[in-house]
Amino acid sequence: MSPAPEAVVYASPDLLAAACAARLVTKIVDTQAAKGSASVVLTGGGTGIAILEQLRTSPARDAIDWSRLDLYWGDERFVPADDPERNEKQAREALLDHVPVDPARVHAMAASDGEFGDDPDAAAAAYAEVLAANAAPEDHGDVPTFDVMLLGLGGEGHTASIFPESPAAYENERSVVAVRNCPKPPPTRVSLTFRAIRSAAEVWLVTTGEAKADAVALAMSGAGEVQLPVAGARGRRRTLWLLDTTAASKLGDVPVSPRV
Ligand SMILES: O=C(O)[C@H](O)[C@@H](O)[C@H](O)[C@H](O)COP(=O)(O)O
Repeated sequence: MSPAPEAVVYASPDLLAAACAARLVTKIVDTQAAKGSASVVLTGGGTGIAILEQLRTSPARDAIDWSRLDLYWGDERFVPADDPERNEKQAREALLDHVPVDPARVHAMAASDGEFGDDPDAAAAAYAEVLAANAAPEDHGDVPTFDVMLLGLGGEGHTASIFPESPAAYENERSVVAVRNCPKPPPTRVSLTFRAIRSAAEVWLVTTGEAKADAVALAMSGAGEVQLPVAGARGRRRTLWLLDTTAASKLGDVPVSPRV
């Protein structure tokens, strides 16, 4: 059983993004020092991209050996590669095109105009094969033990592209699935499943805004993962909620950083 979730609350969305970028630098540098490389799963959404933008402008970014970093996505909108809605495109504009990553270690999910055409099931199956190909014997399975997985959440409790009561919320076998008719546009996506999410050593749930406060409070109070998928996003060693004061406003007495 993974340890109980922790929460750190920041005084504003901008401070959360900057502090999370700093936290990510330290985590990656320490992991690379310990085992030679690191792996991070990126998330779409405004908070996830804001963190990447802060990382781009941080002088500390040069402490990372970008050539020894594997990057994955927790989900992707199944649209053409140059569609502004693509999580990969947004991540490249925010950070990846500005740092010397190894292209072979940037593992993007297929676009709808890519090698699998408009078949999201084929795209999902192919990404599952990418995960399996990058899993090491010590991972004990077909998904790497990601060092850090960033995940956002929606006001109704979705995370990645696992939405409440959706087929993906009931998926126990596959590591990656196609998702259709999403309440959050675009409607067709590719997403890691709970099994893949829970292979991460650390899951960092990053969110801001009053609209997320109920989902945060419900998830922290033991809601079920089918009704509230973000409740199922747990790391093997750590589950860390990184929130601004509004998203944490229904959590009761949680210290705010800095103490305001
Ligand atoms: O591709 C996506 O849409 C995301 O992966 C999704 O899970 C997102 O992280 C949340 O919807 C939060 O998005 P915001 O941070 O913009 O509220």
